[in-house]
Amino acid sequence: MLFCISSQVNVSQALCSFQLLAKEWCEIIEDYRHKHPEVTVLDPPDAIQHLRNRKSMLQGVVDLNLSDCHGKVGVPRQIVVTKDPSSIPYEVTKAGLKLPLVAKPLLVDGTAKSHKLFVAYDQLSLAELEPPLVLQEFVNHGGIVFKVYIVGESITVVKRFSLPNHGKRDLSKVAGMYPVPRVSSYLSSAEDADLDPSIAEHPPRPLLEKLATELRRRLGLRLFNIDMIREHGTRDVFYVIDINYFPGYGKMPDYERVFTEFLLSLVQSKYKESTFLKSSF
Ligand SMILES: Nc1ncnc2c1ncn2[C@@H]1O[C@H](COP(=O)(O)OP(=O)(O)OP(=O)(O)O)[C@@H](O)[C@H]1O
Ligand SMILES: [Mg+2]
Repeated sequence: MLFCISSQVNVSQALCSFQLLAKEWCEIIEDYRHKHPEVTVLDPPDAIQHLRNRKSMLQGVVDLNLSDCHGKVGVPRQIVVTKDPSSIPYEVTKAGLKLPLVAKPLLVDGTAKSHKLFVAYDQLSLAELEPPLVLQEFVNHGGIVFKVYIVGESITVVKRFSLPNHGKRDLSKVAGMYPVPRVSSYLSSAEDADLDPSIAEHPPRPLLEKLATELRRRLGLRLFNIDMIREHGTRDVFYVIDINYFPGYGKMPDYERVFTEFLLSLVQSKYKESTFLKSSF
């Protein structure tokens, strides 16, 4: 029997109650796992929790050294702000972050609010934001995001439309803060669109394989996705902007086959493990 952990937890935005509920949720799953050793928990709850905070989710990528892998992968420069919105302009200047900035709620708790992002174009408007937040430098990427789906050992990449580039001239004219539309989720795949090949080309396979292997190990998870963008004007400089647990696999091509093979491989390794144990006694 297989038991798959749901990624839906209904918690409030407040940091401490979020952590308390998360702890309770982990304990319930761990308790269940102990009482039912026949059940396979696909991914441990505490590892999933790691992806519910936009700072800790990217830490594994920050620590990676992916040179010599047909490209570079990093994380946009960012700071975390947990209190006092009036201090944000000062914190941004102190950290040397360049405008525009993408403001993202620090906690990703499954609510629509936690996916409400803003692009801020000037220092003053930053004080209107509601912490806890991550403020991330906007990286021009030609309007395409690569959704990299991981299911165990399998890697599937899908291109989706994203936010357009900002020109230097636009920046001098724009001020204020603008909500980010969820373009990547409501628009269809950009796979068949007629795009400039330098923007549309998928990240190199060896780079994705190395990234997926490292993140599987560092995060301790098997079912997740990585949102990656290519810095505009480069061929091989990539940024990871988001990692989600158990994303909408329904949008992944061929998901039925990929999942079936993944589940079968789990059953086979469990079977091998049990026959090995029996034969050793
Ligand atoms: N640093 C960045 N530079 C440029 N664009 C960004 C950056 N961060 C986010 N975006 C844009 O905002 C979109 C949503 O960002 P992100 O994936 O971090 O948030 P999310 O709440 O998980 O949204 P979604 O559920 O749509 O993936 C991205 O697909 C991309 O278009
Ligand atoms: Mg995302």
